[in-house]
Amino acid sequence: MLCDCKIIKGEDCHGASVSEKNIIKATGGGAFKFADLFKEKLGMTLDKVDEMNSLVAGANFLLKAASHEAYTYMDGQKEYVQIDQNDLYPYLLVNIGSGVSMIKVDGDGKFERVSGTSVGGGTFWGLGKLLTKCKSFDELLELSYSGNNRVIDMLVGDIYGGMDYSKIGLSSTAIASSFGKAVSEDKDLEEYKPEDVARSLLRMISNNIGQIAYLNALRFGLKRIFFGGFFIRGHAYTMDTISVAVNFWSNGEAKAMFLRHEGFLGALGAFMSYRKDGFADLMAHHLVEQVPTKPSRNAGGGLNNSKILKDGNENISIECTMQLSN
Ligand SMILES: Nc1ncnc2c1ncn2[C@@H]1O[C@H](COP(=O)(O)OP(=O)(O)O)[C@@H](O)[C@H]1O
Ligand SMILES: CC(C)(COP(=O)(O)O)[C@@H](O)C(=O)NCCC(=O)O
Repeated sequence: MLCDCKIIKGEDCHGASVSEKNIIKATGGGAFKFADLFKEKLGMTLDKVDEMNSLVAGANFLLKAASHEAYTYMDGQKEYVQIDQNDLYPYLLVNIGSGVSMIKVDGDGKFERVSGTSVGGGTFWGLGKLLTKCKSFDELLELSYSGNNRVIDMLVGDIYGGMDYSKIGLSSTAIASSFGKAVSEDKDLEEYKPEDVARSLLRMISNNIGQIAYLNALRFGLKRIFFGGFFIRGHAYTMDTISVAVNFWSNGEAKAMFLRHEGFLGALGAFMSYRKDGFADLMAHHLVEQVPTKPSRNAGGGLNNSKILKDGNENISIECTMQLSN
């Protein structure tokens, strides 16, 4: 993941030498992998910033500076959660990129990567590409919209003759085994609709991430779980599945929260690291925010000290401009 900002040490654009101009902050594996390529092809030096540090710095900044950053998503309803800055920590940050990192955040620069899973966004895209022949991630995601996972997933009802297994809290419609129906059905891949395959895959991966995230929150007594990373992309079905998983495993005690700028945490955090390099004047210069039109109401359950704003307007925007002053 690369930060697209440019820094000129202590001088304005016109005063800086070419070599100074061509240094950019970069984070993630790409900062290491492509460093030589950037140097060779573009004459640019990548100043590497640790990925976990960047993710946490980006998330902390957004959660503190933008009042309409975090939201819950359930049954097609998006609700903004306004978080009291003094009651932000500790929280669990779940970053779903190619793989998944779960980070317990205790403050600015205070965090520990407590867990992770290799079953993440790359798994959805990789397996999806093989199974459906989709040519792009967006195509696969789009396809999953129209699919029905029950065609391939083995449900509790499929095992229990249409009945719930209520004694252990499982309804007949709960997934007992992702892709499990393919075991007993004498069908080739081509006989399944690609949209059903895409839907089962998305559900399997999102469910799994939601479950592992909740168990880690439980492990450390964390009441808030924020999900970020480019895998989510504000996709309704992904968020709904993660929310259902967190809700199911926590018996309704915890709620998954998503971030509006989910895919840019690392880049933002890397940008903010200029401050540590002696740019004391780097500041959030201005924050322009259009507030959703609907009134706020208090949240219940595990979201104490937070205010929820119902999102009545998908066009609301938060514009953060960071500026360097001389
Ligand atoms: N247009 C896209 N092309 C490829 N992957 C995408 C796209 N949109 C979302 N994704 C998802 O985002 C994941 C990568 O997320 P990202 O946060 O950028 O992680 P990484 O840091 O590993 O690059 C992919 O594995 C895929 O699931
Ligand atoms: C290695 C990574 C930190 C790289 O981050 P990414 O590019 O996937 O966003 C991530 O893929 C990850 O945490 N993988 C899971 C590894 C594991 O805990 O099993």
